Amino acid sequence: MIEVAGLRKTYGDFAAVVDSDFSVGEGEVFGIVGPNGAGKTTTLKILAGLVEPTAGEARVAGYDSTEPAMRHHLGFLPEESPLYEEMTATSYLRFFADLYDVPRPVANERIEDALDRLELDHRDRRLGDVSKGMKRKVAIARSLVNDPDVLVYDEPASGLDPVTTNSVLEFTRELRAAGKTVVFSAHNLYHVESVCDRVVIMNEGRIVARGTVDGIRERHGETTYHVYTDISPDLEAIRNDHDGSLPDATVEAVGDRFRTAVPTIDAVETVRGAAATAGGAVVDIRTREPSLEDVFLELVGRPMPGRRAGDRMDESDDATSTDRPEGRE
Ligand SMILES: Nc1ncnc2c1ncn2[C@@H]1O[C@H](COP(=O)(O)OP(=O)(O)OP(=O)(O)O)[C@@H](O)[C@H]1O
Repeated sequence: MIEVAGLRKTYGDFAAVVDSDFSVGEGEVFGIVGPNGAGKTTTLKILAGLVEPTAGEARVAGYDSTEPAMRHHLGFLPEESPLYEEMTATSYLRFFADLYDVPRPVANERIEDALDRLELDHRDRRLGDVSKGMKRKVAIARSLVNDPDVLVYDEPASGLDPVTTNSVLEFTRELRAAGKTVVFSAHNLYHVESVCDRVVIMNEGRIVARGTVDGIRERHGETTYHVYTDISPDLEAIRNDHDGSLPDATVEAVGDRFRTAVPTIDAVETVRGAAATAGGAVVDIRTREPSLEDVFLELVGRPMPGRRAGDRMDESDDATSTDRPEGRE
């Protein structure tokens, strides 16, 4: 449904998108993730026919994205979507349906259906007086008035509260169930994780990783082993014993135990030996899969927006959901 090949967009000397290639199949939800300035909006605007590529091509529903006929198949949600504040949600959406020459009865049904599915209240309130979340939902409903095959959404859930975010993400799943193709951008991998079939991670105009979220995590992240002991293993002594060859390991006190994080099974055994030598023992071993935050940090070289390096969403002082007992993977 979407084919992007050799896509490039430059502004003077500056390249906003560099040699981008990807394709999105019918009924697929595809995420474009990356930090500020990565080139997400530029890519989406090219798909929507609002920006002309400097090189390469983007095909949407069989049309080159620069062909006006493509727009009949496309619904676009811009990052900022100012609405006509004096109109109500219903009158605003009817107005757009008229622009697309959608017959009134069809438009009314479509609009009601979209607003129901988006759980939009206050349909007859002036848009200037409704919440940010409602405005975003009206803008999403607007993208559907022409019943497009392809939806291109720029940061659909950005700045929304968790309940509204969930409702928007759930709606995206419904669009897929209805056979629509959806491409959306997000700063935040957590937004795409639960919804997207595949994602690309962009950084400085380039795609730096692609695939399913799990696939990306497997390819670009590394498993860490957490070895819990009843004494603190002396890492310096271990390193000296092994010619300094023990890979990076850190020890942290966790309650009355000590957690040594190491990257390999061999290193787990080294820690086990060190604990035994010191008269202690290993009491638990857990594997910790890389979080998406880890992968993002690794690929992009900085934490996801709003997070600080070293913050962990998924790790507390003790075993966590991603911290799995050995042998149960
Ligand atoms: N019209 C323009 N003229 C010059 N530079 C531009 C133009 N549009 C975008 N850029 C630059 O291209 C780069 C990519 O911008 P883009 O908006 O595509 O990034 P983004 O990934 O969507 O970022 P954000 O998450 O902040 O929206 C940025 O450095 C931006 O300043």
